[in-house]
Amino acid sequence: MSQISIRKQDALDYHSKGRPGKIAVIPTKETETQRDLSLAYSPGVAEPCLAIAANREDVYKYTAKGNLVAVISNGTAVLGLGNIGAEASKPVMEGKGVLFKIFADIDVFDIELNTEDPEEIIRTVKILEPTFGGVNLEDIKSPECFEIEERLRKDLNIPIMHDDQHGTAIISAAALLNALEIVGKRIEDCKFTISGAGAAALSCAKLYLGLGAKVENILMFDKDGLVSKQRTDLNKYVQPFATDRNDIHNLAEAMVDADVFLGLSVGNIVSQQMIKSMAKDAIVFAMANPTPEISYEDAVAAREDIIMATGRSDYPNQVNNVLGFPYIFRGALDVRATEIDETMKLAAAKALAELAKKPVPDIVNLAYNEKNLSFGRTYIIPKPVDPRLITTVAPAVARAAMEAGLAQKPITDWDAYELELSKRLGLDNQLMKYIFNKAKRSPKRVVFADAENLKVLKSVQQSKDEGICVPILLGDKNKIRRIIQENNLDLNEVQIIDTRAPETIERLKEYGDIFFNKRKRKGYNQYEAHKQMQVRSYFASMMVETGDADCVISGLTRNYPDAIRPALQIIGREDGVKKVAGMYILLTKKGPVFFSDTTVNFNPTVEDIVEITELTAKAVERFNLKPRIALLTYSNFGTANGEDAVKMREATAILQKKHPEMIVEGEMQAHLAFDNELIKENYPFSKLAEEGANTLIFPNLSAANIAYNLLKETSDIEYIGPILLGLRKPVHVLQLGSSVREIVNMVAIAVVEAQGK
Ligand SMILES: NC(=O)C1=CN([C@@H]2O[C@H](COP(=O)(O)OP(=O)(O)OC[C@H]3O[C@@H](n4cnc5c(N)ncnc54)[C@H](OP(=O)(O)O)[C@@H]3O)[C@@H](O)[C@H]2O)C=CC1
Ligand SMILES: CC(=O)C(=O)O
Ligand SMILES: [Mg+2]
Repeated sequence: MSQISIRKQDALDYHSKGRPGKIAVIPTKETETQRDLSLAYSPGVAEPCLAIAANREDVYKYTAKGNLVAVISNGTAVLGLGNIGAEASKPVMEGKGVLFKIFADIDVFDIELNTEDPEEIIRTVKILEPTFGGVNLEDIKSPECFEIEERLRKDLNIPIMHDDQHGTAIISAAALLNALEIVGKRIEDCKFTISGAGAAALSCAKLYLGLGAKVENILMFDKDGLVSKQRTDLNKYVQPFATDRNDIHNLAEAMVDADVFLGLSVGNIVSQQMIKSMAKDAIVFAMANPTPEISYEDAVAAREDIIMATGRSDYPNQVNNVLGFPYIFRGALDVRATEIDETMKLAAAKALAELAKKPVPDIVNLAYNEKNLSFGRTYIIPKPVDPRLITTVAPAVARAAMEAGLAQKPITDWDAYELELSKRLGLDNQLMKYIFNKAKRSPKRVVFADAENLKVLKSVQQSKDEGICVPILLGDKNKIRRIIQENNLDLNEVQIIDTRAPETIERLKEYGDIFFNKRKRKGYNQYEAHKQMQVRSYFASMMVETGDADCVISGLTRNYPDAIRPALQIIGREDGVKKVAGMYILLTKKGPVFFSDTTVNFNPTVEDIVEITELTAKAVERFNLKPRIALLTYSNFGTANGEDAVKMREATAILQKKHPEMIVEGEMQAHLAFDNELIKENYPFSKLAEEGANTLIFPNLSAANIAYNLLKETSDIEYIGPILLGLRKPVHVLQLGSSVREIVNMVAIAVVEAQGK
């Protein structure tokens, strides 16, 4: 189980750093020239305006409407925090925008309305209809939310859904059906105790009735206690759930012998005793956010036969509407559905329930630090990071909309639709997800050679929070402790080693002896060898060499060749490797691109290029990717005969002969390497004709260094590196100016490498 502790200050900093908030608007068309601007705005913009005026449907053709959802709240029932106002709900609504985008590539404007008057909300949303392809109502309290949604559904011609009602009902129904299957109970026979009688609880209860639950088997509670026929304060939405039982006076009594507990109210209102009093194989969904009705730990400690779920991401069985809304809207928008009806919701629930029974992809196991997630008590519903959700749930919803006659733009080619959906997820951040997840699975001891630096210590904090490493800090203890304290870092438990302190003398002597043995005929006398060990980068490498640590992060430096000397002298190269090399990963929208050699060899020979390519290919494979390699220069397959052109041509020939299975091509220009259509047309024999390159080998250090620096400085592509290739054990030297995020990325890379050693 992965547990990430979130500190209050971290959450505040996350939202305030850089550009405040979590979202921005990005233009999707070119806007560079005077002509571009004349097209984007006046006079060119008049043309699509006139086209839409003549045919209103063309708004989908010429504007962003078809992929734009309004997330609308008035802040009256924000998570389980209650009525905290429109402004205070904005972080949640922006967050929802982020989830819509990353899970389903849907754009969102979040809209927070300063009113509690349903009529005002209804009128406002109605007049917003021209802007949006869909509307997600969020965190609007009951009972007002029911009428607002009902009226808008009737009046609007675009899909609308109050997610706290239906999203929650859909996800929890899927989880419930699976949980019941596991314990072998029929929904018709189950006794339900429900805490909460608001938007989420009522909608869930209604859907369960549709699935076969009996209303006489439901006991529901609101703030004032049991929802019973004796009460006169119940609104028309709650009344159908009022019980005529008069032997129940409180939640504790209602929990006795209940088969299912559903919590959609507030945190910490259920005791372990109550859980113990439930029927055999109790199903407990404590879904209040962020604090559940009973904590996961307390509930599972109360009894072994429980199936326990919460709305949180840090425990098994996250029953949260994030599993639904991105894909429900994706499917609805893609067929231009006029509404989201009951059949579409049921289709989503069924698709989710079925997906949980299928074998779980590795990336999901890795994300949760699990070896073998499989359908069962702690896995009743798919995980939100499951990349199959979009290709499973969205088509199911789209199909249901078509069958219900609600689709204005039916899908005809389902294979093409699935492909389009998986492309939407983007490839740029998948690699880092994979690397972090892999690192988390088996965290390694990372020694930070320059720990007296705030940026490094912040990276240590983040790496520790992510659970990717066990840090060891080298430096002056007092200085490090002071920085930790001044910056409120939670690193007091982390081991600090001061290479100059008396308590390190023994170890220095031991390391000095080893080093002297290695270098006594290579220019070091005994005194110098021992003295050298006080230098932290040497000490750090020796820790890894002796097995006292697994990898080194050192630097921040400009002089790379000097900085890797300790590693070369102490750890040395892998067997059979003559040259080490450095690689950068650029995380582009088309996927990761690997650059090599970017840091070590000034002017490699043909043999060096062959070796650099082999090392790079191995490194790319370690990230579970098939390297598709281009050897770059200014010439394409013999069009020029300068020194570099010939060098890269010869290296390609050697590599192709030596490794017939390797996808390696050259010599070629950089633009050609990415354009497989152009290759296919002009050089159909090439191994890159089917798919362009993802790994670029440069003819010399100047070219490589200039290329990645230009890209770094002129685009906002994230990069990772330099990753040192060819050493027996992982040592990485940071570049001057590396950010905290870049350092943390390097830590993850180092840990993954150490796992393979
Ligand atoms: N996991 C998930 O995906 C989701 C979780 N939720 C969670 O569900 C909860 C409710 O949300 P929502 O339905 O939108 O909000 P509402 O404001 O519509 O409903 C809240 C309900 O909880 C009741 N309640 C409050 N305090 C207590 C208490 N001490 N005992 C019993 N009932 C109580 C309220 O009673 P009264 O009617 O008397 O005021 C009301 O019926 C929140 O914690 C929210 O985070 C919501 C949606 C999705
Ligand atoms: C998840 C959600 O929508 C809520 O807690 O309100
Ligand atoms: Mg909500």
